Amino acid sequence: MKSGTSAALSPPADATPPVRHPEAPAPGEPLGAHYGQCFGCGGDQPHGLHLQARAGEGVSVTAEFTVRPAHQGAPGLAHGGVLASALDETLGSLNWLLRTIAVTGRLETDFVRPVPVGATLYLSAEVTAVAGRKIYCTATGRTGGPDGPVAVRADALFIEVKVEHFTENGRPEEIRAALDDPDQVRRARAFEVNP
Ligand SMILES: CCCCC/C=C\C/C=C\C/C=C\C/C=C\CCCC(=O)SCCNC(=O)CCNC(=O)[C@H](O)C(C)(C)COP(=O)(O)OP(=O)(O)OC[C@H]1O[C@@H](n2cnc3c(N)ncnc32)[C@H](O)[C@@H]1OP(=O)(O)O
Repeated sequence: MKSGTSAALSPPADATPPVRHPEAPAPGEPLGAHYGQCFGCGGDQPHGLHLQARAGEGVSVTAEFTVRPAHQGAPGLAHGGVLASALDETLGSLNWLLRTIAVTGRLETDFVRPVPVGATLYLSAEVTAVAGRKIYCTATGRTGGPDGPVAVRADALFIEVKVEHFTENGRPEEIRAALDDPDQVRRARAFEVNP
């Protein structure tokens, strides 16, 4: 069964096409990290994937992630959970283009081909539909180049949340540090609708 075939990932009849925010970064522009300590994209996170995403056309992004020895499951091969994280992070970066804060509610992943250590995964993702707080999106990861064979793919449902989702649920130490960091506050504002 292909990913995204479950009813939860089928947009309802009243879903609409996604709308690129007028102030979204231009196609080709790097999106940067949403949080320096993020496992997916953070530059200050030594154990992270250091995934770098760029805005695409419409509500789409591309990203690259190179598999390092720390990401192994089987000898010489990427761990599936790490690959799912790379897909999740790429899908999460679509929020920059909607300027909506949203978290993953559901992520369905197909592992199509093994991905060796040293390989670069060329990721691309797009939002397919929006229904209220629900954001439907899809992603692929290819090896060998942006047009190489698909190694992994995922479909996901992101749910829009308020900033309180983080401030009320995150560990107070990290929340305090984030609120005290002007750069972090600016990045969080970049997600707000009608700031
Ligand atoms: C200055 C300090 C600021 C700090 C913030 C800093 C930066 C902020 C910027 C960006 C950060 C944003 C995100 C992080 C980015 C990237 C990382 C990659 C993405 C992730 O890794 S993120 C982590 C993993 N993620 C979670 O940690 C979520 C845990 N979870 C929950 O927190 C709740 O579960 C929640 C909020 C998801 C929903 O809860 P809720 O109470 O708000 O809403 P509710 O349940 O009513 O759902 C509403 C409608 O969605 C449908 N729905 C919900 N869940 C569904 C599911 N699983 N399957 C199918 N449908 C589902 C319902 O069926 C209903 O549908 P309907 O409206 O039709 O009835």
